[in-house]
Amino acid sequence: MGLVLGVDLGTSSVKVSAVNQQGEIVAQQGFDYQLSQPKPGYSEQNPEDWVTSTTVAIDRLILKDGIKANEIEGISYSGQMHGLVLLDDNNQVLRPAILWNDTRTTAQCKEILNQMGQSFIDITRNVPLEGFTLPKILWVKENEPQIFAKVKTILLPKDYLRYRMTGDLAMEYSDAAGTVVLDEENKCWSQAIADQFDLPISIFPKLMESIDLAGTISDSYATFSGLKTTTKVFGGAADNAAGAIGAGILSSNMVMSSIGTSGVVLKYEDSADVNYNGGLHFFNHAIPNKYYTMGVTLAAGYSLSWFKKTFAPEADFNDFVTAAAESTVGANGLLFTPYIVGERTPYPDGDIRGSFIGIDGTHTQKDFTRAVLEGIIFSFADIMAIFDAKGSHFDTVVSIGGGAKSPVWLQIQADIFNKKVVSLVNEQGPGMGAAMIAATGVGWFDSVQDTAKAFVSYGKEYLPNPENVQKYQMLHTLYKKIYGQTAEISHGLMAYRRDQLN
Ligand SMILES: Nc1ncnc2c1ncn2[C@@H]1O[C@H](COP(=O)(O)OP(=O)(O)O)[C@@H](O)[C@H]1O
Ligand SMILES: O=C(CO)[C@@H](O)[C@H](O)COP(=O)(O)O
Repeated sequence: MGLVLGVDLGTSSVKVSAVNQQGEIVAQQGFDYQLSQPKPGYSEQNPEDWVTSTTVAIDRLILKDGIKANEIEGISYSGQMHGLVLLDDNNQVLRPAILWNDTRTTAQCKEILNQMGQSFIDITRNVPLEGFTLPKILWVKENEPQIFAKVKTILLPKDYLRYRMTGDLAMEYSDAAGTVVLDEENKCWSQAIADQFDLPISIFPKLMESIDLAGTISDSYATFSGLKTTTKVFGGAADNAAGAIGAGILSSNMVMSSIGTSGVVLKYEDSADVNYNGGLHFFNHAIPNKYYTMGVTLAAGYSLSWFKKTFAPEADFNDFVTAAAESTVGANGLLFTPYIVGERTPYPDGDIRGSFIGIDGTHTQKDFTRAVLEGIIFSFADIMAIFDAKGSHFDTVVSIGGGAKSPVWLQIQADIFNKKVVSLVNEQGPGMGAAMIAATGVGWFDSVQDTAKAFVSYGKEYLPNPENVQKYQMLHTLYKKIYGQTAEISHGLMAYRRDQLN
C-alpha cells in the first residue's frame, strides 16, 4: 500500500497524518510543544522542539500504528507562517524562533513604511505588519547585533524542519511571500528591499515550488526516525495555503474559515490582478502562479484555549465547549473581543487587548465560554465584511482547524456569517493539504487540483437560522464599537505592563 505523510507544523502542536491513495487518513499522531512569552508581546519557540516532536509523531506512526516505513513514498509539510529561524555558518540555530504572533516589531514596521512607502507594497503586495518576517529580521539587527553578525541563512519553521530531514536549505514560495521580502509577482527575493535595509541577499535561501522535490530523507534523519532514505520530500506550503488546498478552496466562490491558534478567513485568487489596498494579506499560493487573500485574527483558538486553561483547567475540552450551547445567542448579553495578543485584521494594532463587555452578576461560566466563541467569529465577520465590500459572493464557508471539531461553534459560524458552513470529514485541513502536495509530488495525480478533487470530502452542512442571524447582526453592530472605545485604555495598560518590567 502506497502512503504519503502530511506534516502539519502548527503553533500548539505538530500533527502527522499517514494518507493512502484514496485520500483516507489511515493513521495520525501528534505531539504538543510550548510557546514562550518572556515579555509583553513576545512569542517564541525552540526550533529543536519542532524537530523532536515531529520525530516522536513519526516514530509512533511506525511503532504504534504499524505504518511500514518502506510504504511511505513521500512527505510534505504545512507550516505555521512567518516565524524567523536564524542559522549560522554551520547551520546551527542562533536564537529561539520569533513567531508570527510576536508583536515586538511595531517600530520596525513603521520604519519600513517610512523608508519605502508604496514601493514596498507594490513589491510585496502587503503592508508590513508585526507578524511578518522582515520586521523581525530588522529587530534582531537593531537589538541583537552580535547575533545578527553571525547570520548566514534565514528559514521559516517548516523549511527548517525540512532542512533537518533532508539536509537541503530552501524556502518555498507560499511561505516566502509571508517574509515580505519576496517580490510576489516576479517570484524572486527583492534586491531593492535587501539593499534598502542593508541585508545581504545571500541570507535568503534558494526558492522552490510547493510540489518541487527537495530531496530524500537523509541518512542521519533515517537513523533518528525510522524512515527510509528512499522516501521523497517535497517543499510543502504555508499552513493557510495548505489548509486552503486541504479544504478544496480552489475557486473564488468558496471561502475558508480556519480556527487554529490563529484565525483566518481566506479567498482563492486566480491571478495577481486584485487590490485590497493592503487591508488584507495577499500571498503566493501552493499552486504555481495562483494566489490567495486572507485576513487574520491573531488569537482565535488561542483565545478559547487561554480562557479554558485559566478558568476551567480540569474540564474536558469538548464538554467545556459544548456547554456553551446552554447559554443563549449573544451569551445573555455578554460580548468578548479576542484581541488578547494584539490584532491584525481589520485592526493592525499589536497593542490592543481583549475585553469582556456587559458582565452581569447573573452571568455563568457557560455565558463567558459562549461569548468567547461568538467574539472570535465576530472578528472573522469583520474580515468577511472586507471581502463583501469588494463584491465577493461566497456560497459556502469551509471550516477547518481545531475549532471545526465543535458543532456548536460551526452553527455559530453559520448564524454570524449568514452562510452555509461545512466542515471536512476530518478537520485536518492543513495536514491533508500537506499530504496532497506529497501525493501530487510522487505522481499519484497530475496536479494539486486533481488531488483535491479525489481527496477532499465534506461533512455535515450547517445552515443559518434566520432568527439567530437577525440577533447576531444587531450584536455585531455593538461588537464593532468596542475596538474604537477600548484602544486608548488598552494601549495605556500595555505601556503600564512594559514599565513594570523595567
Ligand atoms: N474540541 C474542540 N472544540 C473546539 N475547539 C477546539 C477543540 N479542540 C481544540 N480546539 C481549538 O483548536 C485550536 C487548535 O487548533 P489547531 O488547528 O490544532 O491549531 P494549530 O495548527 O495552530 O496548532 C485550539 O487553540 C483550541 O482552541
Ligand atoms: O500568521 C499567520 C498567518 O499570516 C498564522 O495563521 C500562522 O500561520 C499560524 O497558524 P496556526 O498555527 O494558527 O495554524
